[in-house]
Amino acid sequence: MKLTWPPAVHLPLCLRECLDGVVSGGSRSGPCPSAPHLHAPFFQIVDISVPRIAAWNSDELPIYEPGLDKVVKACRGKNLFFSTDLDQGIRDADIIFVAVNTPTKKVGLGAGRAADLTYWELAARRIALVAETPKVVVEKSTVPINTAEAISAVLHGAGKTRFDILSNPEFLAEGTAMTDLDNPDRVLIGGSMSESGQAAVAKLADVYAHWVPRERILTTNVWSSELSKLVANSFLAQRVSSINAVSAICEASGADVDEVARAVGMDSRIGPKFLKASVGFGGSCFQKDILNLVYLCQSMGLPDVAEYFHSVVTMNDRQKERFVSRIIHGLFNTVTGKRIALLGFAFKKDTGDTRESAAIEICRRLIEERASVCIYDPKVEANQIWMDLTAATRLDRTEVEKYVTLCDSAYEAAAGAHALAVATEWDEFKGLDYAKIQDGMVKPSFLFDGRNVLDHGALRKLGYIVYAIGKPLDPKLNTNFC
Ligand SMILES: NC(=O)C1=CN([C@@H]2O[C@H](COP(=O)(O)OP(=O)(O)OC[C@H]3O[C@@H](n4cnc5c(N)ncnc54)[C@H](O)[C@@H]3O)[C@@H](O)[C@H]2O)C=CC1
Ligand SMILES: O=C(O)[C@H]1O[C@H](OP(=O)(O)OP(=O)(O)OC[C@H]2O[C@@H](n3ccc(=O)[nH]c3=O)[C@H](O)[C@@H]2O)[C@H](O)[C@@H](O)[C@@H]1O
Repeated sequence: MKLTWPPAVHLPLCLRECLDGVVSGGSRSGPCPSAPHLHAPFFQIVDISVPRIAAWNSDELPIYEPGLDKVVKACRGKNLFFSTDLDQGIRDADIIFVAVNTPTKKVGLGAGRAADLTYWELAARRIALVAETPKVVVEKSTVPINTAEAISAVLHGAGKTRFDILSNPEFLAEGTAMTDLDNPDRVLIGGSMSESGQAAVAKLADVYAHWVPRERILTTNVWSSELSKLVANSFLAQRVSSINAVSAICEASGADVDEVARAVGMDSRIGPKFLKASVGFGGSCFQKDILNLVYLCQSMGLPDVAEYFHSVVTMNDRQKERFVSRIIHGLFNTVTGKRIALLGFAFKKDTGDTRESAAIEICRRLIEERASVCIYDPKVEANQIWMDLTAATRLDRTEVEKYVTLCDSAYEAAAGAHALAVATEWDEFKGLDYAKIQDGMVKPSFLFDGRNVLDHGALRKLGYIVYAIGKPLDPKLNTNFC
């Protein structure tokens, strides 16, 4: 069997199959190109992006994800292939995973909220044009409810064969993608109740059953599956916004957010995960998917439900602004000309992804205040940072460079700084020599821990004035702001 079209980050789903060397239960196993005598499943990743495919075929993979490198190297050229030949990939496949990007619409109807399904429709039209034999087409991208129906209309309207459309949302998180895929809480498959729809559901379930226990493979109707993905991300983001809202109460009251999270999370009905207060959630999906849900609610005449979910994004925006305000007011109400070392730029640790990273907004605000920002991140590419900051500030690169310097280490970023600000919880920040760093800083030296990952007591003993999210305020910190 040949599976086509998962995007970069979903790749391990298929790879796991390759590693196990399992022949999946597909109706048409294909001969493996490198070993035609083997009727084993093989996986063709096809993408319109020539540079991305070139990177997948090189030693420098286009994304950083712990463990992914090893798996790609073990399987590439054996039963895993990367290509820009979309048509061949479509023709040969039994099951086609479509996992193209579905960003928030920038213009037109629903701009700023609705999902942009342009890439999905283009992919579907290509499949319809090229496919000559029946295909199972799997929605891997996160899409609004009813997308399967629309895609079915496109495929059957323009195509010359039968298509069964399934919803199979992806729940992995970046940074832990490999373990999430190895051991998912559940796999969700939504399909039509027709005979061929149910056969398609069974076919895909058989693929997963090679490594996922059957009781964790959940089948539903298509709409429930599509909606569940948006709801799951909204609930997760809601927990982060809830604990961040609590962090503001803690700072105003003297309570400690980590203590509160622990006490609350020990209630088995609430649970301990996703209760880490932070500078605000980022990533390509939380905000996009909530806004998508908000748009759906508005379109369905449910404005109060829309408003309820939208408050999760509003709270997240406020948390980022609150952090920046703490820096500005802490540094005696001005950061103009002051050097701030920003530790971390990725939206979370163990990824080089910066999409919607809180660091971008923090930098934008600091640039607005004419601070000098020195950024260090162990995995984010310099070009990515320049692209993010020029887009966020709407300044050209030369203007941004007046305020921003990119550094090769935390020590370089911190040299001569008035303040350190931790935006990403990279493990290496816990092991830095903060005494040495402080020696080279302007006094008093400030540290703003946007992730609560450092030992604040030890830092205070070294002489830092420390602000940490949702922790009792340092009496030496200027809090003179509304
Ligand atoms: N990144 C993640 O961790 C997760 C992403 N998702 C969902 O998966 C989808 C993809 O997300 P990412 O991989 O992050 O996006 P991405 O933007 O990194 O990758 C999408 C890929 O699709 C390719 N593409 C676009 N149009 C195409 C077409 N017509 N034919 C062939 N290839 C085409 C692009 O060149 C790009 O390489 C989104 O809907 C997202 O919400 C879901 C769960 C996790
Ligand atoms: O649809 C998606 O793209 C994915 O979105 C999230 O995964 P991801 O965005 O990769 O990473 P998360 O671990 O969820 O973190 C998201 C953001 O929330 C922040 N966060 C998370 C947890 C927490 O307790 N506190 C907190 O601030 C993280 O630092 C990060 O900025 C979901 O966790 C995945 O299940 C989902 O598949």
